[in-house]
This record gives sequence, C-alpha cells and structure tokens, in this order.
Amino acid sequence: MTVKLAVALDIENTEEALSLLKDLKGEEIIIKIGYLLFIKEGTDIVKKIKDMGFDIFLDLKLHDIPNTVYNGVRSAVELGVDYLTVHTLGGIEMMEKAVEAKKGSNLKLLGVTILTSHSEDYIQYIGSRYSLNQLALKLATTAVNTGIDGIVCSPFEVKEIKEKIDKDFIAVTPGIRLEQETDDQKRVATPEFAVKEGSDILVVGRPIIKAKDKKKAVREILEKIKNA
Ligand SMILES: O=C(O)c1cc(=O)[nH]c(=O)n1[C@@H]1O[C@H](COP(=O)(O)O)[C@@H](O)[C@H]1O
Repeated sequence: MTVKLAVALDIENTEEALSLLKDLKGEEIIIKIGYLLFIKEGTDIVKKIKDMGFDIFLDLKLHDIPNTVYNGVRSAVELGVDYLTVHTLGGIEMMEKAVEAKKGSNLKLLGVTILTSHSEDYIQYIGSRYSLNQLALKLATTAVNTGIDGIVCSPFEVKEIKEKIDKDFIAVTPGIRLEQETDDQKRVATPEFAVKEGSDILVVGRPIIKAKDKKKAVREILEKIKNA
C-alpha cells in the first residue's frame, strides 16, 4: 500500500477550510474531519467534502457501551465516510459490535491505541502494569484480532506493532512534525521517520493549518513521504 497523507482539517473557519480544499483538489490526500468542524457543521460538511472527491476520515473516537457504538458506526456507514475512529479502550465487545455494524460496507474502522498527547509517565500514573509501548501493542493486537481494519498510534510504536501482528492492517500515525514545535503532542516525529517505521497513513494538522502557504505545506509533506 502506498503511504497516504491525511490532512486534519482542524480549521475554525468553515469557508476557509472549504477554500483550502478547492485549492487542494486533485491532490492524493484524505481529509480528516474532527470535533471542530463536525460539531459545528454536522453531516453537511462531510457530504460537501466527499462531493469534492476526497476520501473522508471521520475522527470521533467512539468510546461507549457496545450498542451505542454499534448505532454510531451504522450512522457513519449511512453517511458514507471512508474511515472512522473508535477507541480501543472501549473494549472487545464494543469493537466487535463496531465491526458488526459496518459489515458489507466499505468503511474502515481505525482503533486508537494510546494518544500521542500521552507520555509514559501518564500511563504509569493511571496504574498500568505495562509500559506505554506494551500497552499500545496489546490494544492494537486486540483491535486487529477483533476485526478492526487499522490502528492509530505514534510513530514510535508502529514498527513493533507492525512486526508483532501477523495480519494485514492499516497503521495510522499522528504526531507528525517538520520542526521542533510540538504543540500539545508528547510523542512527535518527522514524516520520514513515520514512513520508515511502517506507517500507512500519516495524519498532519497544525504543520499544514498554521502554515502561511498551506498548499505548499501539503505538497512538501507529500514529497517527504514519497522520498522517505
Ligand atoms: O485519532 C487521531 O487522529 C489522533 C490520535 C492521536 O493519538 N493523536 C492525534 O493527534 N490525533 C489527531 O491527529 C491530529 C493531529 O493534529 P496536529 O497535532 O495538529 O498535527 C489531530 O486532529 C488529533 O485529533
């Protein structure tokens, strides 16, 4: 699978977001829609962006009782999104219901393991007897065995997860940075590192959204992915 770029469209101004996408039409990118735009604009924004020809990654990180997640996944299938995040910490039964809900559709479910804004210290603070890496691997393995199509982890866990899970799945890595700035992320790495470690989809938000020339930033990251 060729490595893809998912642009996290975390842009406050909807018109600005849509005009950026007009500029990016034809680029081989996935558009990730998260809380910011989805809570404000709802399903309309998803349909608009889908109609522009982009694949949609709806990032709602579903985490609830199995039946509620089942209903959420059914709605995402009806909406026609391409990727949807669920939280692996929601449990095996929850993930099984999520997988059951998308049966027969093209939706790909992505299981979030340990957020890139968490550190090893936090994992120990909440009482885990596993290290962050071990826990991410355990959650990823559970998700893939349950039938989840892919997992979300930091570029630092992806290599081991890819090596130790003997099945095909999509590895998605946020926490990508071109420069030193980390914002609220704790585990960040360059696009080249993420690709070398085995990522299939790199998620990039602020390094694009905050750039003066956003289209140029997208092109630069695509080049880095291609040449990694
Ligand atoms: O599920 C995600 O996409 C996600 C998981 C994770 O562990 N860390 C993480 O940053 N994300 C998302 O990836 C994007 C990263 O944005 P930037 O830090 O601005 O590049 C945000 O939209 C986050 O919601």
